Amino acid sequence: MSEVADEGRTRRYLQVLPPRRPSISVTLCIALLSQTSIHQHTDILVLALSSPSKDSFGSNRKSSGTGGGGDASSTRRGRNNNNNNNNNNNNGNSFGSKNQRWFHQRKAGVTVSKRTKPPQWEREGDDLYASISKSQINSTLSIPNTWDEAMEMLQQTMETHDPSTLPPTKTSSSLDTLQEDPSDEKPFLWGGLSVGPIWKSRLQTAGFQHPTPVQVKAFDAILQQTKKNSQRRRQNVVIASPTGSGKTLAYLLPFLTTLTMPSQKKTALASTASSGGTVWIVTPTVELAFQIQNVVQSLLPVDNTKGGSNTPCNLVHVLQSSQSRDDDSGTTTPFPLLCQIRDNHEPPPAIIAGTPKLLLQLRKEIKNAIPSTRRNQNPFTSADGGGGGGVDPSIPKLAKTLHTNLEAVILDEADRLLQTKPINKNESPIPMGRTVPTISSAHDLLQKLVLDSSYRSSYGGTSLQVVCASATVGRSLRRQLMDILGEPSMDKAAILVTADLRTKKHVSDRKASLLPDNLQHAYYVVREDSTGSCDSPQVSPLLHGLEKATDLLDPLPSIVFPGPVGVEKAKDFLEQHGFQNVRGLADVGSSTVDHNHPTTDWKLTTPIYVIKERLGRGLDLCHVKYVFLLGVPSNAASYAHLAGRTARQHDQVGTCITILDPSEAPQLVTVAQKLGFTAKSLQHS
Ligand SMILES: Nc1ncnc2c1ncn2[C@@H]1O[C@H](COP(=O)(O)OP(=O)(O)OP(=O)(O)O)[C@@H](O)[C@H]1O
Repeated sequence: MSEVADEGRTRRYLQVLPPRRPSISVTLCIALLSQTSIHQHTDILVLALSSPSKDSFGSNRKSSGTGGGGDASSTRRGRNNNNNNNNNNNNGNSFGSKNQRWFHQRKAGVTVSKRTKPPQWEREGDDLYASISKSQINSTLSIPNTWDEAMEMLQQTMETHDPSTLPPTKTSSSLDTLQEDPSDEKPFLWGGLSVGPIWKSRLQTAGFQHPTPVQVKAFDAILQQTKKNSQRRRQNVVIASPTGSGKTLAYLLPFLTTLTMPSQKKTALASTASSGGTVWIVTPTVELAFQIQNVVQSLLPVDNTKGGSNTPCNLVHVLQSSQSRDDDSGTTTPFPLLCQIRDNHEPPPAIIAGTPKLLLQLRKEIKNAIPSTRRNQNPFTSADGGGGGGVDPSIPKLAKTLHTNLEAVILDEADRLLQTKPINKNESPIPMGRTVPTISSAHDLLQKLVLDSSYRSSYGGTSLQVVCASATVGRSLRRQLMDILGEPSMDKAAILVTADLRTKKHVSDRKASLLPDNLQHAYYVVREDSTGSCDSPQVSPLLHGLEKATDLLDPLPSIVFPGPVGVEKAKDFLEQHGFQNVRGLADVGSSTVDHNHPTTDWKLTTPIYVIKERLGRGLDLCHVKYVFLLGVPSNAASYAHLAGRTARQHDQVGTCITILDPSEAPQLVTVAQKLGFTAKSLQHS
């Protein structure tokens, strides 16, 4: 409740409706209105039933003439105070009222601060998700009927040096690490970042001599605090940077260094019980979660007392699916994930990583495990069982720790997790007043965690920090966050962090920042007669194209994304054609794989990973030099992520080779134009 001096008398305003909780807010509102003692002395300001944008302005315009309400007084304040300092009688609980005031002031001709325009690159980012259907293809590109026509089209459009589409000479690369920083001499600065001497030494021992530009930018942005509802909290951040530019460390490092700050009296190595479950990392695949765990593990000193480098990482727990399993007592547990964490970590891990579905399950287990006395006081209260009776007391204790400690959620590959789609300019992403037909699990998870955090906080707003990272970021991502977090604008939902050329004015600069500059592109067009005589006609010509393409290249570790062919068929084909080192996703994290094995022959030794496109996001196999795409990906964003599985070390070149049917030539040209790259042919026409 806030008190506002207004025209000589004190009015009390009840601000009861954080925008993200309409249903609960309505209940609360009705309860309050029914208490006449409050009603008589208080003007009830009902704010922001839905996301406050266009609609909330509209509804308040209607009510502005009724007097008494907050809207009318805010309009008065706007007129009386002919400057921008007129927000001080708002306690900040309502984003809606600020928006309304801004709108009315602007309408009344008062000079108000301009809304920041979203950057051009963020708006262009949406276009990368647009499906490359026939309607998207430039009308000058007709579908070729023959191999010769396709080759002619590709050579004319992809190999000629059109200065308007070619990237200019780069002044700096997003992949280059910052070097020769004089501040490096200071023992607590790692390339200018104040990580402290312990972390500086750990980073350098792990081979990270200097931070990459995006790591520098993200560090300060993630740690920076903003004031909201008179509470200080860390701001939400969206990191946009090309594949292989070091986003993983960019979002991890701020948390790692603060989790272990000596000033916070937390131990340097293991998380203390009080920091258990502070950060949740959401990844599209379990493999990616393990990869993140490995990055953290590589930064921690080897504990020789516990079996050397094989010691499990106590800072990060990766959730793995497990059925309700028998615990030590032989009974089935309804808390398999909590048991998994308890059994592997003491104290609880500060970071929990997993897929959205597993994290949703963990949240549910936490909810059910918190003892009923506590649950009676919190929103998790439900009629179903769980908690209390017959459960090992360590489980409710762990659940409570994880429930109260959660401070930040990181979404790696956020656009994929939230299933970002291009914005339809004619309608808002989630139409007002309508329920959303389907949302992704990550969207559901984030919504629920934001809601939980609102209930935990004393002032009703969420204190949860959200960090998103991806190589392809469009405006629709921040609009989704705006909706989930119930913020009134994209800038308030999250700030953008990028360290590359995408902020530049020239379109070719912006395009050049979408892919690493050490990534090369090539194509191989399959001939109509490319099916081998001994193969059955069901074998895709793309597979024959793949085999022929390897004949033209040095044998080097590769990833094949089989597209329409499918993983099993592609693997079978390669194995039947003598390739002896064909691997799958399960081999990615395998310690038995020798990454430095000499590759002298495609068929005998060269490792070839065949991986489904959906699972390829974020994979970091540094030794991979070729990416083979069977068929043209459905949109430019997919191409960028798949091609980006190579060229992940800034000093080493990688090549993405698209094997395509002649009829797909216009699609490849369209992708290349959107991403601003040129490609060369592996064949001679
Ligand atoms: N400061 C650094 N110095 C040297 N190498 C680094 C540094 N930071 C990250 N790397 C290395 O760069 C590679 C790519 O890093 P990372 O996987 O974080 O990229 P990414 O930006 O997340 O890529 P993607 O978008 O494909 O997920 C990794 O092998 C990592 O070890």
